[in-house]
Amino acid sequence: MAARPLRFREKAAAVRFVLALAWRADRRRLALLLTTQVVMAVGQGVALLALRDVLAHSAAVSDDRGRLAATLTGLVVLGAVGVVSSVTQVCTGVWEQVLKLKTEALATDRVATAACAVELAAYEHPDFHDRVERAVSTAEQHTTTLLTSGVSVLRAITGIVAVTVAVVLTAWWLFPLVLLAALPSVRVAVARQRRNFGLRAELAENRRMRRYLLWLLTGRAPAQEVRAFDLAEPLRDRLVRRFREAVDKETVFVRHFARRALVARLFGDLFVATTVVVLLVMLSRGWLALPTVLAALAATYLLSTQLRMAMRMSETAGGTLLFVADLRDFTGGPPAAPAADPEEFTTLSTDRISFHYPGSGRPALREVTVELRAGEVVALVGENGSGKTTLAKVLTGLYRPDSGTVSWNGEPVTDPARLRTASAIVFQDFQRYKMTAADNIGLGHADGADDTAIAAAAELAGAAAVLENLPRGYRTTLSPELPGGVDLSLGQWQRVALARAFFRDSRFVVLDEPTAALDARAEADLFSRIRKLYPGRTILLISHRLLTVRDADHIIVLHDGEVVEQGTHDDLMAHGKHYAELYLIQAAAYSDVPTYPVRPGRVSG
Ligand SMILES: Nc1ncnc2c1ncn2[C@@H]1O[C@H](COP(=O)(O)OP(=O)(O)OP(=O)(O)O)[C@@H](O)[C@H]1O
Repeated sequence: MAARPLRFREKAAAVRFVLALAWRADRRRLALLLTTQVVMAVGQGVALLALRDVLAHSAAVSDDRGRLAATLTGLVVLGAVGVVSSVTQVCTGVWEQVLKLKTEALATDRVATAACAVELAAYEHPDFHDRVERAVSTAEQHTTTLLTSGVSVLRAITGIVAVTVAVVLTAWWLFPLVLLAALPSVRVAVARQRRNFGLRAELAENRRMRRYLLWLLTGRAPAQEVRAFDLAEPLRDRLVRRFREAVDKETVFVRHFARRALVARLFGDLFVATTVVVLLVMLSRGWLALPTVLAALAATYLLSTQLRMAMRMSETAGGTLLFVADLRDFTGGPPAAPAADPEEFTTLSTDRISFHYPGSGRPALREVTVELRAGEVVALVGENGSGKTTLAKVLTGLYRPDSGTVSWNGEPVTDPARLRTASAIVFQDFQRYKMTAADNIGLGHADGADDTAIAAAAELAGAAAVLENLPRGYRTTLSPELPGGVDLSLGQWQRVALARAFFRDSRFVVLDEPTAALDARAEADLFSRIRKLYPGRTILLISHRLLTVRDADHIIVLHDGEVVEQGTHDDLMAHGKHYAELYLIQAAAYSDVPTYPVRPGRVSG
């Protein structure tokens, strides 16, 4: 977010953005709302002139009956204006409320669309998280605040214009006086707005951390660890400290501007009081007639109230402009391309790709060159942190390499979305959606969920028996936090994640530690049937359990971000280096024969 105040052009663009959103959300109510603001404001000016004329007329009529009739007519006119204004206010209140809700829904949808169109790597930047958080809260609050305060500003401004016309027709010289009375408050409002921009940006990280700490203290997922490790106290301490920091800064800000606003207000009131005294003096000297003085007093009151309201509302609107401009920027990127149909491939390869995570000095992948052929089961092995998951994410289009190319059938891929469409991936830290079992399996499928296909995918993943026996079968919500919801064991969840990958008809399937939580029988079953389960598809299997990947067509060994070996199990065992060492360490654990070390010293490449 820009720390500087916005230029006029940027402010206008932000206002246009909100108006366009509201227009798209509900054009009929927006039009009604804007029109009534203008009509009501004009009505005020008309009522003022009517008041002056009624007073003048009743003063001019000599007999009592005539004076009474004129006064009554005036009162009826004013009463009618009052009734129409009350009814209109109630109606506009309803229109405004509905329009706000619809605009908020549309703005939030824009944020979600924009966030999902951003590449995964953006999530590694703290700035991006700040932007998303700001965009979400702007969509929820500031957009509608700008809309409602903008409507009030419009009403106040048209009111000022209407009353000014009435003033000019009554006592024109009052206008500059009232304007001067408002000037100090305008200056304070502008200064406050500017400082507010800076303060929000300063406190963005603080707010994000507070939300995170609060989630740790109240969320279901962290609840068990917070209790097991007695973390409540230290976490609460941190939360309190963060709050104190925010409250201190906000208090300094509020106090400083309250003082300045008070001085400005007293100055303005003094000016208005002086104007009133001048009017009374003019009346006593006979320079002005009583009706004119009364109308002028009413106009002074109305004008200064309208000016104050315009100022307050434009301060509120102004305070939101920077956020809205930021939101406009966030949602203004090119729309995500519609998902193309998955394409067939014969080879998926990388040529000397390197990748490093933002903020990390060490590359996670270095000059990696691999080739996967259609229909193969390829295993990716290596120690923790060797780059397996990162390589899988590059191959599935979730990350763009810093250098080197990923090729599809030998042709370099420029749009990673093409890779994403063709892939299904079961992550190590897969998602557990707080939705029904059917949704957890079929949600990602463009054609929508087909019950038979969902059941078939669950069957293949070994999840069918568990899911069928849930209270509402596949319609059971998988979250005990929701009514009627239940939880699954970690292994059962993993089967659901596998079913999700089965359901997605992709040519390329990545299974990242797919059996970490499965029991021995389920694991052995998955690996022995993997080719049957994914017929004709290419599978990249990441696993630390080397005994289970020995049947893979091709094994790629990563070490510290580099490919150090590749080949079949037999090739690599014969090579007797990195893979063989890791394999024999594990094999030894299941055997009485001490087979490790293969040879003295460390091997690589
Ligand atoms: N989001 C991230 N930001 C910064 N560095 C990261 C991030 N994710 C991974 N890394 C680093 O990149 C390197 C490769 O990580 P990666 O997750 O690809 O390893 P891995 O081989 O899959 O490990 P494991 O076997 O533990 O799953 C590691 O050094 C890791 O610390």
